Amino acid sequence: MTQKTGVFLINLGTPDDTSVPKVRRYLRQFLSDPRVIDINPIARWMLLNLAILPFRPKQSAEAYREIWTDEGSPLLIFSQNLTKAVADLLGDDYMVRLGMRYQNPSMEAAMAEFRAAGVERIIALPLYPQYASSSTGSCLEELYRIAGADWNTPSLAVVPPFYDHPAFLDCQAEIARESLGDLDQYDAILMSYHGIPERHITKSEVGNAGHCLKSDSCCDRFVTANRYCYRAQCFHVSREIAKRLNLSEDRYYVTFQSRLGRTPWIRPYTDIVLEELPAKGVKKLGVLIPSFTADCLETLEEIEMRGLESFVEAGGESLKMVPSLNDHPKWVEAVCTMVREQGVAATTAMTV
Ligand SMILES: C=CC1=C(C)c2cc3[nH]c(cc4nc(cc5[nH]c(cc1n2)c(C)c5CCC(=O)O)C(CCC(=O)O)=C4C)c(C)c3C=C
Ligand SMILES: [Fe+2]
Ligand SMILES: [Fe+2]
Repeated sequence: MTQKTGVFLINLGTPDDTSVPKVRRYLRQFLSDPRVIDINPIARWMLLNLAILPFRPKQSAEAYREIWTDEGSPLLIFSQNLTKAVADLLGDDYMVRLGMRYQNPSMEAAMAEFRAAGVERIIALPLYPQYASSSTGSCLEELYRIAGADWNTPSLAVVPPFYDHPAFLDCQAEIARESLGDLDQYDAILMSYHGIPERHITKSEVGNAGHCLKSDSCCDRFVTANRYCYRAQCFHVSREIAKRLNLSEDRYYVTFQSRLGRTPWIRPYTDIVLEELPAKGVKKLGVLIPSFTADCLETLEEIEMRGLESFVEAGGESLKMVPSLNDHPKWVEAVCTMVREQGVAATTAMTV
């Protein structure tokens, strides 16, 4: 009997519903992760229980209600649709499952299904283009923990962050072209990425070379020290998308959104730039968000609703947001390509 290969798509996760208790449960699990709030455990417990959880769940639940659909959270629905489409395209040799790092469907449940089906080789694909310890790192830590606890430990192959994979970059550019139409009708294009604290960038530096965030140009090209640098990977994606869209450097901006707390996060900040652009003559803006593979709270509410509002208040006229990759057929194909490549690499590694 031929064994199926497991394909494990992993995403961040979302609350089960928009009630304050469910949003609180989600935020508690998410923000208790030491890779997300990387301070000493006692300080994290105090921050979470005294400053964040008494207030934020109510505010976040209201935001979630703005984007929730009849079927549920957009992040979950798009991730489930992608999983189904990838399963259809890969065919019977593969068993494809979705697992969320926080809440449901949990990574544990998906791994239990692989176990029950006797799947002994799993290709995991964290659905984040760029590496951050708080996203990819956290998913992989959880994956290795679950797999390592099995009596019959499965073989794992991992698709690495795909910020430089042509299938991902071509797909981003094509969806942008489809959605924005003629780029000449925009005064500028903004590429906004989820931010992370600056400290996370310096902690990711390879070999303590004193490179990261030490100069304005530290993220402009790759050297050994910044191989894991989330910000450098975001700039790389932006340059590659711009190349594919024939956008010159003076026609696009790269910014970072969704910051939390008072410590410095990587700059420039999306909300500040959105308020500054109209004064620079940018009235019609196209926006891409290439750190998310599925639309979610941070694209639909933070950018398409609140971002538009503050841009217009500052004198802007229109903001057109490009949808995330979601379950676009080109993205489904790209995911299958990356999975197949990793499968071949893993098989070769096992036979040498
Ligand atoms: C690109 C991937 C992501 C990274 C890196 C990331 C880091 C990060 N996030 C927070 C805090 C919050 N993020 C929240 C929502 C959220 N974050 C991502 C992705 C990344 N986060 C997604 C896809 C979503 C949306 C989830 C959805 O249900 O739609 C939230 C929750 C919402 C809110 O209350 O604002 C928080 C909080 C930190 C602190 C962090 C890195 C340190
Ligand atoms: Fe986040
Ligand atoms: Fe960097």
